[in-house]
Amino acid sequence: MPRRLPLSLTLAAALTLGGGLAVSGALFLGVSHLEYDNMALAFAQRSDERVAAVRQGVNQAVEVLTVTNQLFARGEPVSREGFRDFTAALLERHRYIQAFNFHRSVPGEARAAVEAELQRIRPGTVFTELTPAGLKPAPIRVRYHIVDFIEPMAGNERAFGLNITENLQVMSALEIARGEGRAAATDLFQLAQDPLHQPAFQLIIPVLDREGVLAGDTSVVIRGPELVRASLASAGLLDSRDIFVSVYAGERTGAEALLFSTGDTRKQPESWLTGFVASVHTGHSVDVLRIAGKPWRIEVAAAPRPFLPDHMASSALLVGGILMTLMSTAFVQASGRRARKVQQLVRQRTADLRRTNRRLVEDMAARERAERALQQSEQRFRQLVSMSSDWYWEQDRELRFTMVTGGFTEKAGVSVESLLGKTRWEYVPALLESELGRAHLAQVRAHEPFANLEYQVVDQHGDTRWFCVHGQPVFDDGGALLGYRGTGSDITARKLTEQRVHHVAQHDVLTGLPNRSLLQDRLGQAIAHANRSGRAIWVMLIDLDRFKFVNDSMGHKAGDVLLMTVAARLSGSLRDTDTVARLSGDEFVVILSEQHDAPLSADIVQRVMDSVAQPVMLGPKEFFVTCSIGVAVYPSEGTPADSLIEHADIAMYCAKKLGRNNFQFYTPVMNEESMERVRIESALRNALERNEFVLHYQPQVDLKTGKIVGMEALIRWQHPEMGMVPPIRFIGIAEETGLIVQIGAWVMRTACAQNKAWQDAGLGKLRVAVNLSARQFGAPDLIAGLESVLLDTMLDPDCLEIELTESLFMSDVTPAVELLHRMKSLGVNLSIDDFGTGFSSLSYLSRFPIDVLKIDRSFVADITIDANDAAIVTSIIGLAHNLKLAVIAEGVETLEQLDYLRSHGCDEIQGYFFSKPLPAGEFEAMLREGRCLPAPQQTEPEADADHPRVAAYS
Ligand SMILES: Nc1nc2c(ncn2[C@@H]2O[C@@H]3COP(=O)(O)O[C@H]4[C@@H](O)[C@H](n5cnc6c(=O)[nH]c(N)nc65)O[C@@H]4COP(=O)(O)O[C@H]3[C@H]2O)c(=O)[nH]1
Repeated sequence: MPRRLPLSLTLAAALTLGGGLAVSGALFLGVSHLEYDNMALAFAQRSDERVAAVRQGVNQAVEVLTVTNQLFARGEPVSREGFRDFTAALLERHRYIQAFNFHRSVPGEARAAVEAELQRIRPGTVFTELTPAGLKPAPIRVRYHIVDFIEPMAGNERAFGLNITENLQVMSALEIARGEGRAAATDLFQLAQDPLHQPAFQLIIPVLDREGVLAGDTSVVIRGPELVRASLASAGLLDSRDIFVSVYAGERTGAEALLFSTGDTRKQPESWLTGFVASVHTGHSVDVLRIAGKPWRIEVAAAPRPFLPDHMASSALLVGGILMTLMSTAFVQASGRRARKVQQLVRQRTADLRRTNRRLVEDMAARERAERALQQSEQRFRQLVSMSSDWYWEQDRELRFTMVTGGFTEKAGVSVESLLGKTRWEYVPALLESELGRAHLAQVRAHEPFANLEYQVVDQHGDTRWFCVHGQPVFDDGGALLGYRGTGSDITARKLTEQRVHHVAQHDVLTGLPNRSLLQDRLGQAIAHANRSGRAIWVMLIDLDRFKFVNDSMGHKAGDVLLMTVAARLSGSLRDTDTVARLSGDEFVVILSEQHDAPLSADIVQRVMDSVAQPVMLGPKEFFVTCSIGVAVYPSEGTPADSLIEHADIAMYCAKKLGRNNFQFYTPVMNEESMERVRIESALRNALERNEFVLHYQPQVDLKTGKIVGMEALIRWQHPEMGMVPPIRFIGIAEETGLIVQIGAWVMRTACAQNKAWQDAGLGKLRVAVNLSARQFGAPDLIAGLESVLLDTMLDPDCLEIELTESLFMSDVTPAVELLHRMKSLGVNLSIDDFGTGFSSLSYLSRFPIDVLKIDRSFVADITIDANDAAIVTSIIGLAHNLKLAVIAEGVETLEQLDYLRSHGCDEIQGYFFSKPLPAGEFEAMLREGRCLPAPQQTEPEADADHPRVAAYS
């Protein structure tokens, strides 16, 4: 970590700054030094020039004096005019010369002569001397040294004749000049005649005569400042403003010695400021010249000038260096900062990395734990999946299988390879043909979960299987679908069970035909199809004739065989597209749909009837079964779709009424009959209370005596609106509704009471026969009711005959036998009604306590024209008698029938031939009338002595 300095300067930046400044400063100093050297050199040159110029000026003055001296030193007389001319040119050239002098050495004795001579030149001239009090005539001296020649005279008149022997400066200089043989200078003096009072000096060169005796001297009086000025000016050095020159007469400075100065040349003490910024004297030189033996101090000083012009290079270097330094410092600082930031960032990142690393380590550990847990979970899952009946699958985002595990091949019978890479509907194309499959497709396209999707597949053995699958969509963190995964199971077994259950629920267990529930579905479909196609459908309701008889007489198993046989025949006689259903009991329904190539016709119905009418082997016996068929057509007027079966039932009912083995198409009229049936049913419920029933009695006549021996009580219903309703119209309904039990009880009680009344009235000990319906026979209080009636009416039980049909006791023999014995124990007679119409085992006749067989009128009807019927009747009579039973034939309408029966040993007859059923009053009247059969025309057969009733007849 770099050290930090104040102001946030990095060490590198500080070093850069310090180093840069130091280098810049060093360079600056070095270059400055060079600059100073240059300046000093330049200054020295310029100083030397000025010193040389002064020296040159002085030398010229000396030279002028020397020339002038030589004028006198030749020893030849010098005229004053010649001197004037000679000096005039020089004065003109050297204007700093105040005067040219010739000092003549004059012995004291020659004073007067010389004065006289001088006075000629200038009157009044005497020898003078300069005293503190001014110019005075010279006192008497041994020798005088006077100004003899002086040019120019003008302005210098007072010096003319001046004695200078007392002027020590001049005399001293003269001595030096004489001693050194060259010009000598005096010290400075104040020039009296100069109005400016400039300092001046004299140059003196002695003039010796031929003998070498001092004859005098020549001198020039020089105005010092002007000499210097003229010297510098002639060298062109006077106008320089940047350099000052001061000339002192003497070695020392001071105002009294100052001859000339162009400016202050005194050296100032230097400071860094003056030195670097505004140097006052960047150059200063002092030269001491020997001017005619006298020292002159010449100081040259450069004028103060700004620092920069002379130090451009160093300054530029300094500024550049500083700038470079600053820039470098800034760069280094910036780099340092950046480096710091980078370092900070690196530290931060490093710390982050460490944290991340720690987290990673923790995550790794957690992940390892999670992975272990996951592996364990997966292991458990795999074990679970392998143990369960399910398999696990995954699909990609294209919904193609990427994985199927869990023993799929073993469980599903389908190889995994055949599934991978395919979508579900690619594998099972039929899926999209179903509503469920399309719904599933919509679900997965909407990325929704799905469950319990069931579909069929064909496994690798070609068997059909059922799968049930559940699926969940899988999304990534961004919510994009990654695919699906889920489970599946083989539900074939369940499906088969369901199908079986469904089949059972919709099919008749016995025949395998559709039951009422499925029939409704099929009918709905057929109606929908008819509505769409405009083609008709027929609904046939098929009811087996006399099935009840078969069932009752031959047992349920025979009945079942019959039903199965009929079912197979019905199915076999129709197309596969037609529906055959078992509605209930012996009722079947057929739905025929018209095809475009096969219009429906009555031939189909006839074909169905014919197929049913084939003989059936029931055990060892062959049985002929017929059926009655009602047909309802859709569409047809008056037949709404939901009434088809009902209308077919009505039509079947009509067919039944028409004599069975028949078919009828429904017509609205039939419906009216059906409606009437409904009316009857509702009215029947109140008939007893309203006392609307009456009994008619049909006499039963003994064929031997021709006398009435009994009567059958036959119920009549006197309805206030419908009028007299025959039993054929309501007994069946009363049986169906159970009302027959109450009605039968009323009949029993009324018939017994009536019989007792007639007996009490002396009309004979008649026997009254009362029909007992199957419902009554099965009623729990049957015996008690009979006892109660007999007790209440006090009728002799022997005078009561109970008519039973074969079907009552043929179905379940044991309880029937017991019940019959209990009835018989009451003392009543038991008769089997409609004997011969059923198909029961005759063996029961020996086991049952039966008294009478009643031959059904259907056999009697054709007894004289149909040999079969006649044979049956004869057989029944023979059978009865063999079993010691009496036999009575009903429905005897003609004398021929009567005769036949009588001739074949029938005991009694009942029928219109003798009398129709009569109201009680009419019957009583007939009794009272004593009406009998006409006498027999042939020999009667012998009576059976073993049977009392038969014996009695005989
Ligand atoms: N063609 C023709 N018919 C003849 C002749 N002689 C008698 N009959 C009719 O034959 C039926 C005899 O009664 P069933 O066979 O027991 O048949 C009866 C019986 O099964 C039932 N029935 C009548 N009354 C009762 C009743 O009180 N209780 C029960 N359970 N059934 C009854 O109604 C059926 C019909 O009774 P009915 O209409 O009264 O009809 C009676 C009677 O009028 C004849 O010479 N020719």
